[in-house]
Amino acid sequence: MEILVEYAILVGVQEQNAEHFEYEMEELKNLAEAIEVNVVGQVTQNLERRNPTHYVGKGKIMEVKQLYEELDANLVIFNDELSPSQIRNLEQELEVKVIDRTMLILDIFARRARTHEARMQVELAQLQYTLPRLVGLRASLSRQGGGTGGGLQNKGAGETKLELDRRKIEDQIAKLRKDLEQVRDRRDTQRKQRKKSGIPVVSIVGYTNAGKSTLMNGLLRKIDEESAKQVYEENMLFATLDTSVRHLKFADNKEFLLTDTVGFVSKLPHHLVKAFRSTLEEARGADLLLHVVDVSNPEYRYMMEVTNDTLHDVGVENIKTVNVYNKSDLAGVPYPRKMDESIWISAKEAAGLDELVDLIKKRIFEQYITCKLLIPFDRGDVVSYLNNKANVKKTEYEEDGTMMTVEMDGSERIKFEEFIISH
Ligand SMILES: Nc1nc2c(ncn2[C@@H]2O[C@H](COP(=O)(O)OP(=O)(O)OP(=O)(O)O)[C@@H](O)[C@H]2O)c(=O)[nH]1
Repeated sequence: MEILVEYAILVGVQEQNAEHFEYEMEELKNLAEAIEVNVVGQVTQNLERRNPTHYVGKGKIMEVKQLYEELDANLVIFNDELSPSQIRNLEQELEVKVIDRTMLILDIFARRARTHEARMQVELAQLQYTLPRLVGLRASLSRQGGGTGGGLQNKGAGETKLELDRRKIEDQIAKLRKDLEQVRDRRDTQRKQRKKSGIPVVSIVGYTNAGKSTLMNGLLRKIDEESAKQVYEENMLFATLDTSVRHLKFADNKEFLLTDTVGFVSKLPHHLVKAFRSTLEEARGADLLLHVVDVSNPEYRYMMEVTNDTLHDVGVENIKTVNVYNKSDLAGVPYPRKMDESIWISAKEAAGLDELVDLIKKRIFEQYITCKLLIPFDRGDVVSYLNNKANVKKTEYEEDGTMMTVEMDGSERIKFEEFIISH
């Protein structure tokens, strides 16, 4: 479903009580530009509710038609998901290629997907979206002179072709579902293994373009300048479509796993939330969420709301969260600055990363305790275990054994009970 058109008009309906309409239209423009479509005009309408047959009112359609003729546009993008009949009707009235917000987002996702899993997820979402809209879209695609439609020479041949296309799509959907189910099982197993390792998991979540990849890279660079692998980071929407898991181990032997997830966007089509479920579910197993926010964006509170709602939809709930207010350098707010559950940083300038790591450690190692142990000399195994696994603050050699002051996970205490002399 590659969109090859270049000059577009945006059309949006502001329903009563819609609060973030202007921002949504701005975002739609950014989404279009993300696939190199030039937005040359915009038509909006206030309506009690969107028109069920034509999305906008009849009169507005003429306005749209006039405008794209005047501006020589060749694509009309609608701010909401259109029903199959709306697409068909608009196609007929406008005689120009019509797409909606969902198709646009799907197209961006398709371009950005890099792993096999992400590609399968996008393809599934695209096919599920296409199936009920096959008639309208075929007209649209053949108008483009390409795509799956071909020319509909006569009704009979057209219908047979349509039926064939439908069957092919249904088969492919079934196959993708099965393959993705397997991937999901594999992920489940991996998540369980991680849980077993006892290493806490920290998941980065947040709106698209908030700076998640930049933050992940910044943290990795801090840990190990040499081996930090670059996560894809770019000023384009949805650069991140796949989760990646990194292991961070600090000088004090504290360690955690850091995972990155896909970015969220307002009106994320439900096919996509569903399709990316397994990626988003990664956050479900987390011990701590870092909710990255572009605090320089005037709509950042709304973006936080959208992210939280989407997480709620996939069952990510009741997980301790740190709000990471990123891009503070552009927001004119003091930074770095931290509170118990919030921190203001600039991932780009690597400002506030030490403070963030401290905050993460404080939140995920809350149950850590410090105690003093006396370990007999014939238990070198215990000394080496603690040196590897715990934060050893002091080691002294006494007559009857090694005295260690150690910070460790409270749940480990039971293992060393016999050696503990104070805590
Ligand atoms: N000024 C400034 N720019 C930043 C900061 N952090 C990230 N950026 C820029 O913001 C853009 C998006 O950053 P990414 O790290 O790709 O954002 P993301 O959240 O991973 O994006 P998606 O993959 O779309 O979900 C890039 O151009 C970054 O250089 C920051 O603290 N300050």
